[in-house]
Amino acid sequence: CKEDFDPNYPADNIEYDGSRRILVAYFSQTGNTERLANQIVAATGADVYRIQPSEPYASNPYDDSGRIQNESYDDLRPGVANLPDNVEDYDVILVGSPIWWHNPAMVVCTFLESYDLSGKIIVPFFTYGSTEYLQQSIDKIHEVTPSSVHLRTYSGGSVEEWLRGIHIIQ
Ligand SMILES: Cc1cc2nc3c(=O)[nH]c(=O)nc-3n(C[C@H](O)[C@H](O)[C@H](O)COP(=O)(O)O)c2cc1C
Repeated sequence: CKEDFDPNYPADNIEYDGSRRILVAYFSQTGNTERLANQIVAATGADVYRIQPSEPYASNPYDDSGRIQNESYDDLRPGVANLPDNVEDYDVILVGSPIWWHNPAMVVCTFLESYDLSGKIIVPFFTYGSTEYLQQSIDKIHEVTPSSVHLRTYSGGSVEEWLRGIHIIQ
């Protein structure tokens, strides 16, 4: 409906289409992003894929803070251990990440840049300590998927209401 219209995301006005194939692709180190991803899977019935870095992070990622800061600040692309070969079969990819040193985990960018996602609907979602770098993190996902259609990110509250608002579910 019109009240949902956000001028920053005109594509929010895409029609609902029940035939779209949906993938939830996420990276999570300490479980927060995974919990949000699972809520999105429950609401959409999407397939789910967890991005695994080739070189795992410390189970307490604060012990890897130097590496993570370097990857973010130097815009590096850490390897993905488990790149699926069917990502381009999906019409919608909801892509989740923690905010790590002011950006998405860079391994998420590696994942996205491994495919031709032109024309795909890409919906970023994040978990974070503060919203200060949320817009920058959204912008980073848009930057690495320049030919995709981008819908509004999750910003708290009901996951189902958000997904209805961007017409991914009815
Ligand atoms: C090394 C490191 C850097 C972080 N940097 C940020 C940041 O820049 N901004 C922020 O809001 N939260 C930051 N956080 C907090 C995480 O985004 C937050 O804990 C997130 O929910 C973790 O997701 P996960 O449990 O899925 O791994 C950082 C956490 C770690 C470990």
